[in-house]
Amino acid sequence: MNARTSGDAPPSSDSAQKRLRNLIFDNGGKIVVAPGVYDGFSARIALDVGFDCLYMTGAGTCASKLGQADLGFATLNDMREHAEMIANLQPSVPLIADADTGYGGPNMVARTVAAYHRSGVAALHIEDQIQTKRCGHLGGKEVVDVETFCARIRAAHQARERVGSDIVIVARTDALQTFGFDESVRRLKAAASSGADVVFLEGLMSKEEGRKICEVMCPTPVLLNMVEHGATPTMTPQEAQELGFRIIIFPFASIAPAYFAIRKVLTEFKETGLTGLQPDCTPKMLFEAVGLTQSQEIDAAAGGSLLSSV
Ligand SMILES: C[C@](O)(C(=O)O)[C@H](CC(=O)O)C(=O)O
Repeated sequence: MNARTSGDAPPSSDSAQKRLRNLIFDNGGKIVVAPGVYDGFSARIALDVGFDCLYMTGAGTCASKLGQADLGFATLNDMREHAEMIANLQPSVPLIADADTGYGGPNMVARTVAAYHRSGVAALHIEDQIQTKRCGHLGGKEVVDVETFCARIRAAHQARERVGSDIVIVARTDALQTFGFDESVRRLKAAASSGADVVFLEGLMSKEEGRKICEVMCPTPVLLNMVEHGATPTMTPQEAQELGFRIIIFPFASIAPAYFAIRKVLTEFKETGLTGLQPDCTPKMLFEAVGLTQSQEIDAAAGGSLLSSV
């Protein structure tokens, strides 16, 4: 188990926000790599593997928490609760969390930012889709006008100032599909002027477009959404860094392999009556993955004895 998941002193949520700011703005141009996690289990595994930033996918949250597709089912409460649990498993590791449209008008966006801040989230992204949003890599998307988008971002920025937070505000536009590159740039520039720290062009379609968006938005950092087999060609973090990106998220890095692994075993189980799980897959091994040792240490330190042998 990675030492960082076994109980080192958790700094305040502010320090995760500051750490992320340092990683983005003051790390010699090295790209921040964040694997997508969709629940506590996948987050624990990503922490144990040693990532220094995580991404909470909204699509994965909809799928795992609600059993629904990424079509705007998740409310602020669904998302905030999920983000709080993930962000606090290892508070020193910053969590970038999806915040969809901000869940309403300026007051709701402000509430979202304050709630994410209090929950220990280090960064959130807010987009310009209509409330009944969908995954950015599906067809038929609709976006609000640029003024409404800017009001969302301004409300986010002002809320951050009001609560004294360092949370990183990422402005995402989904306008590329319908309105093209120039309109997307106009929106992201307006969002940056309205207080966004980072911008995100959803569904970009070529590496050239990637290079161009980083150039035209410079010095504002740009995030790359690396949805494999979606609209965007697959890139490694190194390639993305060379194009000028400062953050790369891989939303499906955990949920896609989980889908195939679970389906394979359940199919075998249905056919044979046996799961075929490997012998080292004991209950204890699984609980170790979600902090068994740490819980034993906490219990023992408090004078408990019930967990000394499990
Ligand atoms: C990044 C994203 O918002 C997410 O929820 O992870 C999704 C991913 C997806 O559904 O393909 C998005 O790109 O809209």
